[in-house]
Amino acid sequence: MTDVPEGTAPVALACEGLRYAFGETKAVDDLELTVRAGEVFGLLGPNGAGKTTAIRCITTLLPVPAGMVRVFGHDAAKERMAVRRLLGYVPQQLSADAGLTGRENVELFARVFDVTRRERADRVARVLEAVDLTAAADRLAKTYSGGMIRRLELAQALVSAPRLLMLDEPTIGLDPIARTSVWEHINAVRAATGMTVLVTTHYMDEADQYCDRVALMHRGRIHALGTPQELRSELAERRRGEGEADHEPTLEDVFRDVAGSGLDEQGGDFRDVRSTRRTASRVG
Ligand SMILES: Nc1ncnc2c1ncn2[C@@H]1O[C@H](COP(=O)(O)OP(=O)(O)OP(=O)(O)O)[C@@H](O)[C@H]1O
Repeated sequence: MTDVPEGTAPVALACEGLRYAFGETKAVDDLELTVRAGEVFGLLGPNGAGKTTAIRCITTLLPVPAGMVRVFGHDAAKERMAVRRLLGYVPQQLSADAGLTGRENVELFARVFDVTRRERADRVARVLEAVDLTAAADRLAKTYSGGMIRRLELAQALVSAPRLLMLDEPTIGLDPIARTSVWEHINAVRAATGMTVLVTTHYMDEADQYCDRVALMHRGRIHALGTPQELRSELAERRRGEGEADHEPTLEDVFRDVAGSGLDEQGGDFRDVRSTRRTASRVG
């Protein structure tokens, strides 16, 4: 968790009135979001809420058809290369090549991101060290466990020294020990570099434990925003007002309160399920 005082840190990411539609489907619908420099920010929401689409707009992989996205003041629609240089992105889908060693995978990203030849070997070695893969660096990635692959992908994203790291479900399909390990490495790098982290996850316990603030997204919009503690306290207070103070609400209760009882039926389609299963099976 960061100690950045509220309101004093510069803005790392601002989305104003961001919209993105796939035909009739409004995937992102008037999204308003501000992430402060140095914080770990969790974007939560049910399947199909629009999280990945928003991330793709922010990373410039999708255009910004309406509204505004700024990364450290740079406009994602007009200054795409400047924005890309500030970002590290670990997508849901596999981004490591099974037929290359861990080191070769990271070197490839270093070349793509124009890390100079002089700096490259040192930078690659440092990020491999930061994710605890030095001993395994010269083994083929196909011999790695699911948790090691995720850490390798983290190293790939870190090699360009991003100021904003975007992680789309970084711990999906991992066992609890591997999940904790991925988070510990994210936090250690964050503490050492001061980078900002935007993460999506379906694991409410992780969001509660590791995110400074979270936004609950539903049907393309933000419906609740605050520290996990604030969101839990607000729901507890409301429940007490309604005479339902049976237990202290968890972040999952807040999530259900926002997304409603139809959580499992609404949002998400074949594409969502396929992508989740594919990701889970390759890391499981
Ligand atoms: N390429 C696409 N073509 C058509 N519809 C899409 C496409 N990508 C996303 N959608 C739709 O846009 C909506 C938002 O999807 P998105 O993947 O952004 O949600 P998400 O919150 O990331 O979900 P998940 O948690 O399952 O990853 C969904 O209704 C989805 O079906």
